Amino acid sequence: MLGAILAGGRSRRFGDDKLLYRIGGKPLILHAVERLETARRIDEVVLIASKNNAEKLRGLGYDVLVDELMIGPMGGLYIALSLGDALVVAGDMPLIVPEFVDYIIREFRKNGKAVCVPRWDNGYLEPLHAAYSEEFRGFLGEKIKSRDYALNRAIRESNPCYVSIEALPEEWRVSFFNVNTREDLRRVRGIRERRLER
Ligand SMILES: Nc1nc2c(ncn2[C@@H]2O[C@H](COP(=O)(O)OP(=O)(O)OP(=O)(O)O)[C@@H](O)[C@H]2O)c(=O)[nH]1
Ligand SMILES: [Mg+2]
Repeated sequence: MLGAILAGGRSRRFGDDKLLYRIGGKPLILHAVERLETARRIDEVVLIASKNNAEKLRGLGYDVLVDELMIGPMGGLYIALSLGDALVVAGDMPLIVPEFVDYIIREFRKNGKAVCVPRWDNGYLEPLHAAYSEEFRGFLGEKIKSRDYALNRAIRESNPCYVSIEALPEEWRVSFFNVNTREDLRRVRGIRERRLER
């Protein structure tokens, strides 16, 4: 399955393009790329950039598509699905757990739904850590036309398969951790250092 990494955000909370900030000598987004590639069911990775950062991201050596919509994650997803079914994650997720990714893809294949998305017991969804079918793209196209950019609502309306997060290994939850602020970046550096010390 294709792994698509959304990388066209504005990094407003961070200040400037967070995806190129280094953790352990490596740009934040490369942590997401390399972890996603480690999943057995992912056979290639593509980055969904904005016009602003496409050239820099191409310099990392991966395929890049440009999202010109700039309407948020729904637009990035819409572009990604032009390549076919995709497991979609955010570029600011440096702790992705490959086994979890494989689990979601397995559930997606098994259930044959348009979307397979992790859900917390309180109903909260993790749409940037989910599997989507090419067919879902048509539905997104209608949503975009009517300027309804709420991805969670679109997913709920699509009769998705839900992956219950609390029923899965607790160690997998770090997979959702995403860097939004400079404080988050310091936190990941800390987590990595503690792991390396062990
Ligand atoms: N292609 C694409 N990616 C997006 C878009 N909006 C957000 N993303 C990506 O989706 C991921 C999660 O988004 P956020 O955590 O909100 O990141 P952000 O939008 O850069 O940051 P904030 O401006 O602080 O919200 C990040 O990897 C973003 O790069 C978009 O319009 N297009
Ligand atoms: Mg984020």
